Amino acid sequence: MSVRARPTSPHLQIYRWTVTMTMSILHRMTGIANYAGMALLALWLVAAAAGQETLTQVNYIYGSWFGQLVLFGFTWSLVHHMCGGLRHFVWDFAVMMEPGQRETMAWATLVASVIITLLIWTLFVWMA
Ligand code: HEM
Repeated sequence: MSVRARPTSPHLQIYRWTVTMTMSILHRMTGIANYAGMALLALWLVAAAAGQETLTQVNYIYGSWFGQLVLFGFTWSLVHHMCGGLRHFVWDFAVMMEPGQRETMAWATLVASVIITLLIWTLFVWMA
């Protein structure tokens, strides 16, 4: 019996990679990262409640270069996810969905998240 070649669906190697795809994936990834970041915040609050000695130890870890890197990433993750949330909020009004507009929104999310994160760290960490 001969086997006919069956039609295949387009997949990731066929689709042209777009910025909207990237933002969609990043939204889920930052959502997951936010869970981990919130655990760090909870740990810090527990340490503060436990007493000065525990808080000093946690502050030492969070204040190290690696801790600062993780906290900077967490800040960006939160901000990026929030910007993504606002993008979805705009879409709830059935606007900015046309080709071109979607890409503009995607780039705006990325650029705004970087600028807001740098602003937060400049004001509350580097200049504080
Ligand atoms: C620590 C805070 C947050 C956590 C842990 C979190 C976590 C998540 C996760 C894991 C997802 C992915 C769900 C999925 O793809 O199935 C998600 C989606 C979503 N989040 Fe958050 N999120 C947080 C804050 C926010 C904020 C502040 C906003 C709005 C400003 C927001 C708006 C959204 C929206 C609109 C979606 C759905 C996106 C879609 O339909 O594809 N989130 N969140």
